Amino acid sequence: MKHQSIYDVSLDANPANYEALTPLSFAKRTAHIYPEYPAIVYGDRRQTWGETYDRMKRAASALVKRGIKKGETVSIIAANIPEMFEAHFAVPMSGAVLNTVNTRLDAEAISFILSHAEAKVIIVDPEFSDVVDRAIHMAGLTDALVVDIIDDTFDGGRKIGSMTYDELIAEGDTDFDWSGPANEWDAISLNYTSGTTGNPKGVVYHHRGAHLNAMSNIVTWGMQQHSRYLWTLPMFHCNGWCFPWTIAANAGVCVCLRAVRAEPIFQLIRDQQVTHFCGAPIVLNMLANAPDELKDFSHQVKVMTAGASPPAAVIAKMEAMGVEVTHVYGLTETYGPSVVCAWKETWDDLDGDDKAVKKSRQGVKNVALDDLMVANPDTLAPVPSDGQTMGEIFMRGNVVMKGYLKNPSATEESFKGGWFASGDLGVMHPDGYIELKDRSKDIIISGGENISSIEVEDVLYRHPAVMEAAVVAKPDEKWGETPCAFVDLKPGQDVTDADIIAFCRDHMARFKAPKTVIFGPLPKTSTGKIQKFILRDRAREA
Ligand SMILES: Nc1ncnc2c1ncn2[C@@H]1O[C@H](COP(=O)(O)OP(=O)(O)OP(=O)(O)O)[C@@H](O)[C@H]1O
Repeated sequence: MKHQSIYDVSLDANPANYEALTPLSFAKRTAHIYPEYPAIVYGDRRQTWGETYDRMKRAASALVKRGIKKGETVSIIAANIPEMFEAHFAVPMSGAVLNTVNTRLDAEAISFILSHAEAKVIIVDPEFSDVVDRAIHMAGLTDALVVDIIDDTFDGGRKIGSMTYDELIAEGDTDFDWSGPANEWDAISLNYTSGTTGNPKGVVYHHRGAHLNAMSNIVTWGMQQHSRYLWTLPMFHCNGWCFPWTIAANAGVCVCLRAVRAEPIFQLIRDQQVTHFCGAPIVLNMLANAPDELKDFSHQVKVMTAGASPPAAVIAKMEAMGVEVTHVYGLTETYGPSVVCAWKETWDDLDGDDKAVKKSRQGVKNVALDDLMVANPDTLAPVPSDGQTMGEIFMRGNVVMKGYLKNPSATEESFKGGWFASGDLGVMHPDGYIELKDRSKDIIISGGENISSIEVEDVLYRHPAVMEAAVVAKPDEKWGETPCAFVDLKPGQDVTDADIIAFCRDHMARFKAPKTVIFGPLPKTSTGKIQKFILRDRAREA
């Protein structure tokens, strides 16, 4: 007979002690307690939490009235404007799944996403009206309800839908009694990967994971209540790393921003007393290299960075500017960052560069992730914690996606022996911190030795004339492969390939130094990542 614990008897979950986790409840709570507090700042527009929650409920109710059913997809293509934030609540409050579409894609890619996601409603920011109109026609989605956002601050665009977002809200009911998911495993959102390494895949998040990662962001960053968060990280990317829901839980302020440029960023940091923002290392690099007169603020600002390895030199420059960097790591498949370089006070006394080197390690699991390991991908045996032996990075826990939409083979392939396989290669340090060395496709094998492209890039970023750099493998008869560096110089700089190679040789093992250097701008993906597959082709031809 099955053993029954004394705790099993009559202690079942009931409505008094169990509620499916969802991040939607954060907006309800914050609006109830702080209705008069600011929720949104955008140009001259100001919205309190009371007004914002009212708009969310009305939009949700209007979607239901329009016949949207639980589990159907509502897509939105928008910059980081207030409606994009509201949609993160309004759409799942209606029971639908929110699909945020990358705004930098072309009509063909958007058409693929809208039809793969079977979008029933498409909400469009005027900046993207032309490309979305073409995509809708390509996809033949003539039955979808297309809703135009009106943004008076944006010059251009046109109406392509049958109603505006505000008209939709006007149809809705302010007393709409929305209910959370019956099951916390229900889908809340659908995010397509950017296809850096292949075709975009539709990553499905559940309410439970979104709730947990949103809360984890607060812990990871030690965010004080009512933080003032600047929207530099696209909300279309992994739902802005779950930050719309984090800001609601934090009763914070969304400082919205359409275009990510240094000037408005520094201006908003100063004028809106921004306390937190997120961005890929490429955004940090842009800010670090901006003219000094823009960097006119004196209060404490924190930035969270992920998406690619932040070169230690970029971290050091940001911190010298008075912006504290938190380095995190993750994938679309893990709700954005789920690993953090948790900081230790004992490292405070290191000098700036050594501190930055510590901070450029990816780190340890965040509070929402159950487990993290670096292991042999064939046997799943963890590698020794020696900071040397390379393995693949695996994660598991509640902040790993449900799977890829309508793609069972890719889903199965990514889940190995109870773990999610990241496709990233790294090492485990003796103190339990992981350090990413490369994507498995990017590692360079020269004369039988592994060379981490990230390590070489890190040295290149320390060269004072270098603005951006990327390193890929170049086929070589003698060595198999050699590192080939692509370098974009700062304006007005004049250095030769021999200078760059000599600099690298002085700062790292000689065999790791690039043998070839090619100057010029670097090709980037729609999420600002350097397209190494294009560089590999160029290296082969060079
Ligand atoms: N802190 C970090 N340091 C180094 N690399 C990082 C960091 N954070 C993220 N990455 C890289 O970004 C990848 C996740 O990116 P994302 O989920 O946005 O997909 P993608 O690369 O843009 O697209 P696709 O999965 O389609 O190739 C990780 O696997 C890792 O290679």
